[in-house]
Amino acid sequence: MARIRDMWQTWSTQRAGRGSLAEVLLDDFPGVALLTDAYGVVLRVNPGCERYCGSPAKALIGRRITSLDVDPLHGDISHALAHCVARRRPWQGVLLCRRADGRLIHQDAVFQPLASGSSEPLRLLVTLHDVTELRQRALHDHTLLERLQGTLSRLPGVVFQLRQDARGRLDFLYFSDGLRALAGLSAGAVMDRADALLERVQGEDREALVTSLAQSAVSLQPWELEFRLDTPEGPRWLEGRASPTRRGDGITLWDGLLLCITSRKQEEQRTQRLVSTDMLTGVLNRRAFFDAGEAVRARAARQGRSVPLAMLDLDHFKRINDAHGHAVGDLTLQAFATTCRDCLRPYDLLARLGGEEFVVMLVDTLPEDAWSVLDRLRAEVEAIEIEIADTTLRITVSLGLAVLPPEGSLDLALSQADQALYRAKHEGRNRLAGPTDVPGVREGEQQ
Ligand SMILES: Nc1nc2c(ncn2[C@@H]2O[C@H](COP(=O)(O)OP(=O)(O)OP(=O)(O)O)[C@@H](O)[C@H]2O)c(=O)[nH]1
Repeated sequence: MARIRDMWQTWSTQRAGRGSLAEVLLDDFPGVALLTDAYGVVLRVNPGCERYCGSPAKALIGRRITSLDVDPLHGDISHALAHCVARRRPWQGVLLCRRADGRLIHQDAVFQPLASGSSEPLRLLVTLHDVTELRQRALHDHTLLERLQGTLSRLPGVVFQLRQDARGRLDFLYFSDGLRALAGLSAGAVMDRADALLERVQGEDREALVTSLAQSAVSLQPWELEFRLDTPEGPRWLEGRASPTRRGDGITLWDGLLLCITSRKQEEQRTQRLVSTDMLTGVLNRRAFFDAGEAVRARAARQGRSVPLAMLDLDHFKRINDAHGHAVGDLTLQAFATTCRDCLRPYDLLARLGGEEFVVMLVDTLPEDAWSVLDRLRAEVEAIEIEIADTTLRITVSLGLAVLPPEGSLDLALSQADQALYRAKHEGRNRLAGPTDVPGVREGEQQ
């Protein structure tokens, strides 16, 4: 308490003879400060004011402060004065002023009415801070930012920043324009809740997305993924690429780009279909069968399951060609393939290995069930009627069944199926022959 009293005494002694509190504040103020009456006539200025105005203090005393304004009559200083006098409340704003040397500067200004008794006249303490340079820099930054935003909005994709906190929670900090056009979602909605976007990523792709981001966060390797997103306009393929950085506080940030690659994907899929499809019948071709068949074999091997497969060969097909011409032969092959396809489940493999020879791989089917599936197929083929000119053409097929065991090879199983097919042909055609030594698979009675 004694210490505060000492300080007060020291300050009062120093202040003594230096005028009112406002005047002392004015002198001590490190920037530009002026004291005016209620009409804006300058009563006193501080030393900083001379530097700012470029003219001696005495040149300002007695002049109206509005003379500093580029528009002395109707400029902001007039408004500030009127505001302070009418409302007895401070005014703050940026003024455009002219220095004595003619240079224009922007001033961050505060007009503070000084509390006075009813007998004392109103005075205003005006403090000014030159913000010309700051403003120029801000304008420059603003121009740069606008240019950058223009460039970002013209990019063929959406730029984003994604953050993962130390507990693994994801949130988007930034999206450039175009997210709505790309994903049918507003940037605001996704920045509020990252799940709004993640929930739209299709099933298995979502798992891949979460896993790949987690791997990128651990390894700090770039993140890259192609994934499908449900949008109001239907599913779209997006490609995401981003570079991760780790901050000191454990937060991982990705700066990246999302691109729509739907048309590229469709083109790829079309090309893939072309190279994997038999042009005449639309079923898989030989190469695609071996690729897909190998994948089915590997999956079944992991699950310890056997896969039944069969070779199919149209009976006496040469006769059709010879009797009715190659075009009718082609038509017959197409009708046969369509019937087979309709008889099988969508995920069973059906391929044309060449000529009138086909192969079927029954995915997720027990060997003991294969016989009835294939014999039904045989019967459906027998029921095909192909109308040509004034005749109705009928066909039959012979089938050779084999079972690919979990550790077996696809080639070996195919050659066993081929041998069974040979037997079916020799035993009279329009029949199914199969192994006699595999438990659960018995040659059944046919026809
Ligand atoms: N129309 C048509 N015929 C084809 C095509 N590919 C192969 N062929 C014909 O299919 C016939 C197959 O004849 P073969 O191998 O003797 O067999 P098959 O006449 O069916 O006799 P089996 O198999 O013993 O019942 C040949 O005449 C080939 O020219 C094709 O894409 N279109």
